[in-house]
Amino acid sequence: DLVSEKAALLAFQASVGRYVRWNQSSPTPCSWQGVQCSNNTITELRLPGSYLSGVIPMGIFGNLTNLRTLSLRLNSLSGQLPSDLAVCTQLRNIYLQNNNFSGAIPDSIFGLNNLVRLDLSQNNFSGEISPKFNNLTRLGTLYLQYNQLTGSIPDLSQLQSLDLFNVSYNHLNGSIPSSLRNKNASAFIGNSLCGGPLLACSGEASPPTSSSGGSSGNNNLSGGAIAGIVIGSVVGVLLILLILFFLCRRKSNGKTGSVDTAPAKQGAEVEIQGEKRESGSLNSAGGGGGGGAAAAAAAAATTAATTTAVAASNRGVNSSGSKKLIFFGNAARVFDLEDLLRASAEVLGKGTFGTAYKAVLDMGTVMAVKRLKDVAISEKEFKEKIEVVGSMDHENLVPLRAYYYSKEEKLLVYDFMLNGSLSALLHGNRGSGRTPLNWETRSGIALGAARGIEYLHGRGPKISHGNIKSSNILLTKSYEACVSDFGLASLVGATSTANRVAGYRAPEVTDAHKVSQKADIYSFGVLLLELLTGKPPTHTLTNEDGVDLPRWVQSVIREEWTSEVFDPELLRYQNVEEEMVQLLQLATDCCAQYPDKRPSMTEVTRRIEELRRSSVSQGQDPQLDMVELDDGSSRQTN
Ligand SMILES: Nc1ncnc2c1ncn2[C@@H]1O[C@H](COP(=O)(O)OP(=O)(O)OP(=O)(O)O)[C@@H](O)[C@H]1O
Repeated sequence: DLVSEKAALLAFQASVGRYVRWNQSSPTPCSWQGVQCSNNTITELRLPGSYLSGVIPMGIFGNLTNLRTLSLRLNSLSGQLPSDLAVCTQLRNIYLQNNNFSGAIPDSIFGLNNLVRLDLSQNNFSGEISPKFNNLTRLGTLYLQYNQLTGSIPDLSQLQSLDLFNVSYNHLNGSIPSSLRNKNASAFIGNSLCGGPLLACSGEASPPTSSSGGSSGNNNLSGGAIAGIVIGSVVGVLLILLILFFLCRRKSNGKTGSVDTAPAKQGAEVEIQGEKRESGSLNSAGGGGGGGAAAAAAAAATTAATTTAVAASNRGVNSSGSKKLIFFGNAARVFDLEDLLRASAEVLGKGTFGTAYKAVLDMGTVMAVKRLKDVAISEKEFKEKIEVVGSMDHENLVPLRAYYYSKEEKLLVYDFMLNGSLSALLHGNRGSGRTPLNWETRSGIALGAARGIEYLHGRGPKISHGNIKSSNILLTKSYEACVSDFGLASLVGATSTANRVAGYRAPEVTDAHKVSQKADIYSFGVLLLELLTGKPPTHTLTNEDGVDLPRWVQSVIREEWTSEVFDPELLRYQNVEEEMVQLLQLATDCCAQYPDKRPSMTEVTRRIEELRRSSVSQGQDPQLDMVELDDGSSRQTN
């Protein structure tokens, strides 16, 4: 009944939903955000991207027995899925993608025989894919990609309605069962699988030749026949080899090389050798010297929004004589340089360190690729430094997945952040119908960015970012802030770093090449002011003399016009003014003229956490409401 359902939701809020605004005193939970009722019972719980974190305890789902849709995607939920999910037998849709759930996919799922859509992708589920999935006979969507699943894929022939299926980027092996062989290769890549849309398994004839040609009768051949076949085959192979040998000799006297894709090496490294590509999409063939990729990329840069290929110099053969895209971390998440070169690309912008592109790979994966300019250090030094950058792993840092190094071309491959930069979010399209950024979102971004920088600073007393600004704070699908461009300052020459935007630079930084943690904190203070005022620090503001943002804020505060400082968009939320003033105080502390007076990043994070906690406990600032569509995607309303 509704009373026990309400109690279950409150227990859920207490354990994993610190930022969920449910008013305990309202008589019914049916009006709560994300909760839907039908016939006086809860049928839907949808809290996508709601900052849920931690482990869901037992006893919650056990009381939500009439749930038909459960969507907790895009959160930070962890631990095992509680087994009392088994009682929610009415469930049609489960969307738990983009969390940190771990452990085996629990057996409790396999009793939910009304399930139509199950999305567990982008978690840390491990163990094998159970053949018990066959119990879910109504299943139309099964998404398990980007987990840690092992073993082989069971035959899922009972799933007659299965339409959307994906198990890519796990640790699966073996042969793709016949019931799934009609799916696309993209459903299976990033594993060690074979058969079906992938390469044939060893020992298995490839599909066209395997057609049931042999007679089912007596297969025994006489010794003479066998000897004849063996001798015939050997002679045939020798003949083919001889022809190939002569062909090769003729070719090597000529000019073209053949396409030769070397097999993957050491798990994560993919090598590509040779000069030529089969795809016509790479328009880099012409032009002497410095590389088609550079030419193509430059063309892309000049034709701004046009789509072209991201191209690395195909003449840029590195010292080991081959081309490598070198991956960090999880070796399974591999695409190769060839895929990257074939990708369609769009220029995102030109920055201090080079040009950034959005690259859409054939398999649909989207990555951000940065072409570095002015790399002023040796290959050895570059590799050492980039390894350090690649080893940084925090939820508030934009992950660097791979890099490519050749003499002419240095590429960095990052996850693509769907919601772009904070700079674009704050300053783009104002007044023309964009959704205003509310307090909850802004303070959440401040906290995420602070945590990312705190992590960097915690890696060593000498490690700093060196280029904190709003275009380097990128936002995920759920508006989580991730810091980008960390570690790049040490790779490029002083001329590049000197071009940095002055608005964020601490007063003591006269040599833009010299970075420090205290200077980062100053820049972060400017970033907080930007969030609070809505004004870009490079802007000449309201004043004609081009005073910088910290000084402008100081002067307004001195005149006791504090509320004039805030972005008018924020003034709609009067009940959080106290917290806004606290954040303003923190921002001005960070912008202290003397480095020693500035707080540490750990203190900054603590103070933002505290002030957010108090605004959340008042439970007043309305969060962006997410309207979830049936396919599990969402759009925002305000
Ligand atoms: N991983 C990414 N995902 C999505 N967009 C990105 C990504 N990396 C960069 N961008 C976008 O590309 C644009 C250019 O980025 P880039 O980092 O090259 O320059 P910048 O941030 O403007 O300057 P700087 O190089 O000084 O940091 C940015 O405005 C950002 O919005």
